[in-house]
Amino acid sequence: AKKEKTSARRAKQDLASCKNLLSCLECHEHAWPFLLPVNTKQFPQYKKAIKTPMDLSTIKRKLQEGSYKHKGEFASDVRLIFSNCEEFNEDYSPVGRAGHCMRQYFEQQWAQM
Ligand SMILES: Cn1cc(C(=O)NCCCNC(=O)c2ccc(F)cc2)ccc1=O
Repeated sequence: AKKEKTSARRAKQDLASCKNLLSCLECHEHAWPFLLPVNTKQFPQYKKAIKTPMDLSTIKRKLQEGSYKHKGEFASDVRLIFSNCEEFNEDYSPVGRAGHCMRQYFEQQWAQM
């Protein structure tokens, strides 16, 4: 019973850390391309090009719904945002540069979790 308690407590702490880190990502000045799903009416080719779209609002919903069983799954979805971004955008485009900047910020914060 003791072992389960510590792991349940750690799971709660991990969830709180993921929610906190997500808030930091959302209020980052270069988060604007990633706040909402890419608008496929504005970018019709996106649907064909990117098989698994991901964005910060979707991650927020998944956190709230308890969809992540381990904090590593949360990190995988965040990294999916940035790999999708690299696939669809030139490195030196505004969105491409925002993606590189946000990825670097995320990995720095993640390493300290
Ligand atoms: C990830 N990705 C994003 C875009 C993209 O252009 N995305 C939105 C631009 C328009 N949205 C805004 O400017 C905005 C959104 C929310 C907000 F709070 C403030 C500004 C294009 C290709 C791509 O791969």
